[in-house]
Order: sequence, then structure tokens, then C-alpha cells
Amino acid sequence: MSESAASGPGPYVEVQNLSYKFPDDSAGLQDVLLSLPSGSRTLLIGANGAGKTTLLRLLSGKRLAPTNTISVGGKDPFKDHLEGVTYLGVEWVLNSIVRTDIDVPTLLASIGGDAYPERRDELVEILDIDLRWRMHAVSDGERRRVQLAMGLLRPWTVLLLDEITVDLDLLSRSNFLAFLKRETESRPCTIIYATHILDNLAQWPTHLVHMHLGKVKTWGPVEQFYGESTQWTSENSRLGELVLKWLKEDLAARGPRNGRGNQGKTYASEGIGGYGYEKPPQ
Ligand SMILES: Nc1ncnc2c1ncn2[C@@H]1O[C@H](COP(=O)(O)OP(=O)(O)OP(=O)(O)O)[C@@H](O)[C@H]1O
Repeated sequence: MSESAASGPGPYVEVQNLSYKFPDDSAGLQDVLLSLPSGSRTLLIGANGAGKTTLLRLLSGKRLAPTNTISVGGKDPFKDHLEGVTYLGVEWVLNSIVRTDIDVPTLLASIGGDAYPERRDELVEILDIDLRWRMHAVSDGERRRVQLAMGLLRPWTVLLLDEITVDLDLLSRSNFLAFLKRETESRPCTIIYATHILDNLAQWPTHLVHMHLGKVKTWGPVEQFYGESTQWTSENSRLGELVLKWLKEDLAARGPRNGRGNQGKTYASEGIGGYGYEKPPQ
């Protein structure tokens, strides 16, 4: 594993020979290999159950990975304290504080917003947040926008996003994605984003990672994949066509879920080392 600095060239997030089993001994990940440079914006693509969340949780240090399989900025995310890693996923979305009768300025101040006033104000503007909102009386999408401002307030070096934009309207999502792109272009930071929603993303990723049944099938800079997509329709972007093609292939390779057995689970019994320890929510 290389010791790379956040601002330096070369890989910033590295994964080598990563296999993972859940505490119940079932399949997690198998032989995952990745190397993503600082400044990259990676889309994690894969069907439901492909292993995207599992990988993101391991990268964030929320689950214990085997030693020397994951390096984020030269550090082991589980063992070392990762100051600049922000992971926004389902647990974060479900945090009950954002449903209480509290106003937005108090909420943003409670997570250190006053330490980053310019960033706070920029996020409030970009996410079109009304500072008079009270959090028990907002819509799901409005709540999600405040949550995103909270989650992005502290400058991060690695941002791990597990589809958290589902409630955003098209314009809010577009502004949000543009903000993230500007971040990676203006300071040394890296984003890995698992999503099924490809709107506004055609020009966004620098890298793609295609996961299937707990494995990384293929990964690399986005340009290398566009040649693969032979069909072009006006209905989908080139990225959309590529992802659709991948998912169709994955479905065909997996076969029916019930009836002929579940190929997705066969490798669970093939002797992946067990690392079923999970960090409690912090
Ligand atoms: N705690 C767990 N114990 C056992 N199996 C699990 C556990 N969590 C997830 N799985 C299984 O691991 C596989 C991968 O799950 P994961 O959540 O990583 O998929 P995903 O690619 O994020 O899917 P989605 O797109 O639906 O969010 C699934 O088959 C799932 O059922």
C-alpha cells in the first residue's frame, strides 16, 4: 500500500485483495481491487445487492476489513482515526435529530457550522435552504437538503456517498452534484458515490467501478468505458446506456433468483476469511 498525501498524485483510495464475510458467515465481498487517485469522482455502479454499501462501509472504517487490504490516504480506515473521511449513508439519513422541533441555524451551529461560516452560507444557498424552517415541519426533500448541508459542512478529503439524493428535486440534485464537482476541482479531495440515479451525472464521474455479486467486475477512468457502449439512443445518456448494458449482463449472468439456486451466495461457503466485526454507530 502506498503512502500518498491528499494533495499528491497517485492513488488515494487503494483496495487490494479485499474479501469480506458478514457476521452470519454469508457472502460480502470477494477479491476486490481498486486504486482511485486524489481528485477523482467515482461512481459505484451495480444492481441491488451487488455490494456497494458493503464496500463503502468498509472504506469508511465502519466495518473491520482484513489487515492491509484498504488504504485511505495511506491509513487503515478501521484502525487509524480518519479525520477527513465523511460517510453519508442510510444510518446518517435516519438520524432522529433532523426530525425534532429545531431551527436550521441552531442545527447547523450544533455541528460546528460557525467554524465554517463561508462554507455554511454557500451550502445554504446551493441547497436552497430556508433558515426559518423548523425541522419537524419540513418535507422529506427539504429535510434531506438540510441534512446534506450538515454532512458536507466540515471540509472532507474523502466523501463516501451511499445514495442519499433520492428525495432531492432535479434542480437541487443538479446543484448539489455541481457543488461536489467544484470541490474536487478546487481542493484536494476524493468522492466515491454509489447511486442508481444517473440524471445529471453524464459529465460528472472521472472513474467508474462496476460491482456484481460482491466482486468488482471492472473499474477505471470513465473514458475507457464509453467505447464499450455500442448502442446510442436519445432516451439515455451514454453513461445510462453503459450502465443499462452492465446491469442486463449482470442479470443474465446471475440467472433467476429463485428456482435454480442463488449464484450470488455460492461463494459464501468458499472460505473467505471471517471479519464480522462492526463498529457501533458514532
Ligand atoms: N448484515 C448483513 N448480513 C448478511 N448479508 C448482508 C448484510 N448486509 C447486506 N447483506 C447482503 O449483502 C449483499 C450486498 O449488500 P449491499 O447492501 O452491499 O448491496 P448494494 O449494492 O448496496 O445494494 P443496493 O443497491 O440495493 O443498496 C446483499 O445480497 C445483501 O442481502
